[in-house]
Amino acid sequence: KEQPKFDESQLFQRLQELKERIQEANYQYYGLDQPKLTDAEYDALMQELLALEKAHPEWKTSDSPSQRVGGYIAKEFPKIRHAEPLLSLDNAFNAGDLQEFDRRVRMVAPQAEYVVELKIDGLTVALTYEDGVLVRGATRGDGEVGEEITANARTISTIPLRLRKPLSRLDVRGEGYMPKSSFAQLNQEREEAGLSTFANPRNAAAGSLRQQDSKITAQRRLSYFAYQVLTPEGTELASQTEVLSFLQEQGFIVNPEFKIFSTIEDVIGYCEEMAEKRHTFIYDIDGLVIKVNDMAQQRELGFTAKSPRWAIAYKFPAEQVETVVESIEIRV
Ligand SMILES: NC(=O)c1cc2c(=O)c3cc(F)ccc3oc2nc1N
Repeated sequence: KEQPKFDESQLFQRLQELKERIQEANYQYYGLDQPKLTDAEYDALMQELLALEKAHPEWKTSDSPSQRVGGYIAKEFPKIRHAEPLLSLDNAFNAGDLQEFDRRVRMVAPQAEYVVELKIDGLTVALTYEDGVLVRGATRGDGEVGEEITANARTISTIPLRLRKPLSRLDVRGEGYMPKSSFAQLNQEREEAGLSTFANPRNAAAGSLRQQDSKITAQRRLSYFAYQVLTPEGTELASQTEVLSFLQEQGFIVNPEFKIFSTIEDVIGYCEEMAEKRHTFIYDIDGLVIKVNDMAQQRELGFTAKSPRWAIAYKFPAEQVETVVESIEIRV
């Protein structure tokens, strides 16, 4: 008896459903650490997706979860000019610096409140989406021109390949980083293979993201916290906290430790509290980023040539690492 032939549109429909379910499973698993599917269920969906794309290559799209596994070997990285320059943050090293920052802010925005975010010690990655699909990833470079690392960015499971809404254009900034566990595992593997080890997770993340072979990037278990958008079409966001909610709605992971304060004294208290807690996080942080929350006030404050006047990085004090000085025997 002739097998009933699934008609193409049913198969095509199934393909769309698989892509959505796998993308959602990725978000649950990698982003929220609350997997709803067992590994076996996840693998079955992925196998079905791969089989469907193999049978119908014309249905394979760049936002398909099957495209994450890498396999693109970049010759060298093309240079790419950012839509808007990626500026750097001024640094504050103590309470006095923060009070000075606050004084300058309140000359322009007397009622300012602050959002304080952890300063993830990774590297900035700028992402561009068109019609809701990831089309480009780039490193910061010199702030104006960065390296195009789209294939590598695709391998990071917490970078959505497709937004929840098909916005015609969205530019996102965030920090690519290597969690401490991935870093320890990578260095152990490299040591066993007689390779040089990375000094810290930041260097390991930079090396992994600027890796020519995206298959290797895919094995490095990198992750991404989004923290900024360039004004996306149609959704004027009024504050940094709204930006963070918007990013979460679109499927990005936002670092959950951010807090709002109305006085710099409270900000200073939080900075001191976090300096004590910094080793409890599963990723390296080298300080906090303090931002004026209200977008209109940010625009009033504007920028210097290289930095925003509405944000500052508080850098944790260098830690006194007890160096064991080898006992030196002096023979006289
Ligand atoms: N490493 C970080 O976790 C982090 C970094 C930056 C920036 O570098 C940064 C640079 C700007 F010009 C403006 C805002 C920023 O916000 C930021 N927010 C963060 N959470």
